[in-house]
Amino acid sequence: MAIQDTFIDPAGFSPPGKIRPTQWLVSLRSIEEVEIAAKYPIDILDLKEPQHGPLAPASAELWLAAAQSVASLGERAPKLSAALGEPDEARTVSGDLPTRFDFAKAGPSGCDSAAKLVQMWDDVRDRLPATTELVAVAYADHGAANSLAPESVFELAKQAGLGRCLIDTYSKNGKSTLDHLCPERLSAIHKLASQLRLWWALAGSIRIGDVDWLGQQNVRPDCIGVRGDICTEDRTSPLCETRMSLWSNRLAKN
Ligand SMILES: O=C[C@H](O)COP(=O)(O)O
Repeated sequence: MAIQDTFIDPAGFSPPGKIRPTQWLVSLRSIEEVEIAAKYPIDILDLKEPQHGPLAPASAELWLAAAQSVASLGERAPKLSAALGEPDEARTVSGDLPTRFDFAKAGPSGCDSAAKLVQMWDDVRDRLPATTELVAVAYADHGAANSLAPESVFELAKQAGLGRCLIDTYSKNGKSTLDHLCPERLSAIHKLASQLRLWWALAGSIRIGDVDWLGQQNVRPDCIGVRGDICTEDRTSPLCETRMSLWSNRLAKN
């Protein structure tokens, strides 16, 4: 899958017409997993605790250990991201995030109006380290989360000065983002992100076989986020290195 439009890249905006590969985000829950993941060409290591919810935070101790581990990799260090939980928890824990983290994301559940969502983003941004970029999260099953539809989240993110959005699922019940959002809608969201010059990531029970299908549907996210599909069983089970190699080979072809 090649990105041929003009998008933001991690360092800023790509020049028009530049083709670049889809980035790969992997969610991790322990320092052992961070060390395994460091062997693969992962763009973003995302710390979260899958047992406690879709975007539950890892412990502050793990944040610190991951920051130290990634710093030791020098120039080949991937970016670091942290899930902060849903709004109340995100407001509480965001002040503890080490400055080494490039990105943080807060779940929007319960933010059923533009005012509530923007207020939550403002509160969290006020507490995060100045160098950590807040990523707007939209849930594909937003009705279950009592939050706004992805299109509204993307528009509001742009207005609020956020440059990145991630779509995930609130319910981790086997239904993927692709079950909740039809191809036409995902393609329209891709176009919207392009028009707004937003970097966007697609997550939510995405399987490796979905990568080809997405390209065929003209859905070309800047980044694909995975957890369940690189585990031995469900998303709370250990990492499966065979599956990580499959993903890494598949994304290398993009
Ligand atoms: O941010 C990405 C998520 O952790 C994806 O998790 P999942 O593939 O298990 O839905």
